[in-house]
Amino acid sequence: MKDLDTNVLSVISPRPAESYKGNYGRVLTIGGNENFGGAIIMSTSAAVHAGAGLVTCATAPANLTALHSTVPEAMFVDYTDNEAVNNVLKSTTAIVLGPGLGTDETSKKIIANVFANVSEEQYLIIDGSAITLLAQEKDLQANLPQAHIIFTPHEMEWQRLSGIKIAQQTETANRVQQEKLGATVILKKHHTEIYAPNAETFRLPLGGPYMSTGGMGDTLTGIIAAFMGQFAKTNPQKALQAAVYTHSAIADQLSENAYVVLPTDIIGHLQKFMQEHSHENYRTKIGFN
Ligand SMILES: NC(=O)C1=CN([C@@H]2O[C@H](COP(=O)(O)OP(=O)(O)OC[C@H]3O[C@@H](n4cnc5c(N)ncnc54)[C@H](OP(=O)(O)O)[C@@H]3O)[C@@H](O)[C@H]2O)[C@@H](O)CC1
Ligand SMILES: Nc1ncnc2c1ncn2[C@@H]1O[C@H](COP(=O)(O)OP(=O)(O)O)[C@@H](O)[C@H]1O
Ligand SMILES: [Mg+2]
Repeated sequence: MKDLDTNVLSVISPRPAESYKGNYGRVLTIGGNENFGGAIIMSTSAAVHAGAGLVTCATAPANLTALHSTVPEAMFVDYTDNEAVNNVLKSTTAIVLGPGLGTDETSKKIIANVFANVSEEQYLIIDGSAITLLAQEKDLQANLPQAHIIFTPHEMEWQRLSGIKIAQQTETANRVQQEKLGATVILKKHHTEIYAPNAETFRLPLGGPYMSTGGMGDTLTGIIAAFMGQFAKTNPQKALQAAVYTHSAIADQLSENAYVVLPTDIIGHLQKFMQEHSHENYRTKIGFN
């Protein structure tokens, strides 16, 4: 297992002047039932603040006002309206499926619709309730779609999906189950681990208990989607690693002056962090550092 280092942030590059929102990724976030609206709003807001060009949130209509008052940059569709969801899905670069989605029949139908309509070149980030539901629904799990799938389980979600008890989640055991899934697995924990197909395992040497607040993983999903939408064209592995690294690097910085770092604090610092790194990367590129 190899530690990620700050070099992964080199994917955060200055933007070409001749460009528009369509060049920076279209993200669709799907989740947030009547009780867990905050989860999908944090994911959506993180995607917007991490630079995704166009973001749409498919959620329960009850969350519309909260969504728009938190992040008016995002568009809305009713997550039970398959036709509306599929219309957005068609032109989407990265999809987040699951934060706050819940595990009832409605959630199951939403997942089945996404699986039937996602395409091979799209990134599909599966998180939270969608992981728990997949673990229960073997038929859905056995029919994972052709897409770049990235699972983002915490240890209990990984136990449900992989069958490996938390105490037995070793690199070797995790790798076997990740290969069976044929997808990337980001196992979130203290020192998160990244299992990607045909790649060595990476470990995140950052982050700490000041991150242990509900919504922290939901926020990570939006950052991943935005990074895949912007930086994956040249190096998808590195874009993903950079998203995971950025999330905890901001938390570490903020923890110098805060007992707990909230998910929304991280969202609020994404723009500054990314600008600093894009400047630094530009200076390195022109030989100024
Ligand atoms: N503001 C919102 O709308 C929010 C909405 N959210 C949404 O809620 C949905 C459910 O997600 P969830 O993670 O809250 O619950 P679940 O999947 O049942 O897992 C908890 C169980 O696993 C256990 N456990 C063991 N190890 C663990 C570990 N390392 N990390 C975490 N848990 C661990 C744990 O053990 P215990 O705490 O009981 O000791 C407990 O038994 C999901 O869609 C999510 O997006 C949340 O993001 C919060 C903010
Ligand atoms: N003690 C810790 N050390 C490092 N990272 C942590 C710690 N506690 C939580 N985190 C991070 O916070 C996030 C929690 O994700 P998750 O449990 O899915 O949260 P939620 O579903 O509430 O949004 C993960 O990225 C995890 O790595
Ligand atoms: Mg979670």
